[in-house]
Amino acid sequence: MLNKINPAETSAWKELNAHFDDMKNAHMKELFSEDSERFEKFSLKFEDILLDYSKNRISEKTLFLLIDLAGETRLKEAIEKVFAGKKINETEGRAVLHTALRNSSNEPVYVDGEDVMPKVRAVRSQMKDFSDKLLSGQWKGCTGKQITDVVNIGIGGSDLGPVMVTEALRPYWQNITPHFVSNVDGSHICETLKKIDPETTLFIIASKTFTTQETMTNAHTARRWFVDKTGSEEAVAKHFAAVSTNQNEVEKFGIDPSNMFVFWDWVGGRYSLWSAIGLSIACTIGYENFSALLEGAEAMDCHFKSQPFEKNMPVILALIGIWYNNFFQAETEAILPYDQYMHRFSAYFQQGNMESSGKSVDRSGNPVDYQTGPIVWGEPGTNGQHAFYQLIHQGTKLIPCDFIAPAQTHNPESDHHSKLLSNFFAQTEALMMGKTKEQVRQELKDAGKTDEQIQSLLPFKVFEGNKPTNSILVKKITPRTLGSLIAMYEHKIFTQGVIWNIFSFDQWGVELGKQLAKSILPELKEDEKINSHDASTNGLINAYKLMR
Ligand SMILES: O=P(O)(O)OC[C@H]1O[C@@](O)(CO)[C@@H](O)[C@@H]1O
Repeated sequence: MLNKINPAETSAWKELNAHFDDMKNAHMKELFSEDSERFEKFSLKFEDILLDYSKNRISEKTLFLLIDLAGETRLKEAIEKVFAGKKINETEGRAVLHTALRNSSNEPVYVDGEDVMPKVRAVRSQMKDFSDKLLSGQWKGCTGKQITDVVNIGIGGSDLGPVMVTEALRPYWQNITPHFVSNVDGSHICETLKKIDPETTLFIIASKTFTTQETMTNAHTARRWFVDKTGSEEAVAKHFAAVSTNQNEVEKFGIDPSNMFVFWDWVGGRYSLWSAIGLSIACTIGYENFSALLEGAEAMDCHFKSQPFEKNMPVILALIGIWYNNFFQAETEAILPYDQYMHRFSAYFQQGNMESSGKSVDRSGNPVDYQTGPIVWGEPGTNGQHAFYQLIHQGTKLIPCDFIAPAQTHNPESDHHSKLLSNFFAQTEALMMGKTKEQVRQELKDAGKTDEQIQSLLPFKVFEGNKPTNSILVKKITPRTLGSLIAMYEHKIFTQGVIWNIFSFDQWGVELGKQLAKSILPELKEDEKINSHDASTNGLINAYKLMR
């Protein structure tokens, strides 16, 4: 469905290779001194979000060639196809329509000739009705008490999105406390069950397939715990809901069909928080705020569809990422939110990026001969400054960083916010400007160091600078702005996948480990030594048997 164009064979790519030789030694300090309009030229505004991409190792020619690359790899056509519901997820034969989940227009969206919007709207109203009843106290548990806690049991895209959004929007929590259980390590569910009262807890089993080993194991543990505590099988209907595409497995688990929220196979797991997978979000912040999250994402969808590439935030971020990944050979990218509430934002986009772009075969089935998805990582600022910024400033790796910060805090009584922002601004300046030998020498002299001391210390205190960053300044992290930010990064991932000529919406790479785990599980229960694997795996399993 999508064109199968090898990006490395485009003329833009070849020109970018030549252009890289001109740019690789250019220092951003010079680029800024040569052009007093650099900030104005290399920044974009979208509603309450400002993207400053001027602290990058790019010139106007760089951008011109990158935009050419987007043109030659038919990005515009790909954008039209994905929004039109074409089955661009070819290896699974599916459309990719998480955008339909936030479509508030009356425009139809067709999948296999059927307008899916009536079903999308029906689930939205089911979610609204359910979350309203829970938050108003109208929904009572088996002993007539109001629900005070919701436990979402899910993993991957059925966990990371709800966790990230409920944490980022903590100031919007109402009278229900969310808990998230994902790991099959029994400690995760056990520690959660210690915190909750079965009579006032609702469990949401969130799983697109409803077959994921971790989720089903935890779901059965929660169900057993609940029935043991309440002595009532019937009460399950009041305390368990399910979110899935797999109605049969939900009914087999014993969840009341009226407490089942469906979504569809054209919603990828790592793009599903906008669907009923977001039920735990709606139950925590209220449906009105969940709806604002959808609206923010939809606004970014319209921006992505309509803006020319040079004014298109997701496209600009995607192209700059390709410039470092494929021409500077940077292997990782950091997302650094200067906002404690956003502490799970980077983790969320680890799955988004690495499960979408961690591919080494192109859309024609041939091994790629260029780099695809980067490793994405990050922690909130300012904590990262005390953990890994040393390497970003003075290490041997080039690590492009996205700095994100809200101008307004939700906690105005704390003047910590201005200190947080001063670091947000200072770090990108320091990374770009660095510190020269002359500056270091003068500083050490002013500190009374002898010439000999200066000479010995100097090499260790110089900062070469020229470390690229994007600065994303948001007026305030609200449901709307968060929705736009998430959609912006989703479309960045889509854009990069189109240009890298890979399939971004399947995830065959997660299957092998699961298959092997299934074959090893029964071996762990036997006492005798095993020799059915390689020497290392045999050795480890047999050693485990002696240790347990
Ligand atoms: O929602 P589910 O079907 O339980 O899948 C959970 C996660 O497992 C995967 O690794 C796919 O198997 C992720 O893509 C997905 O988000």
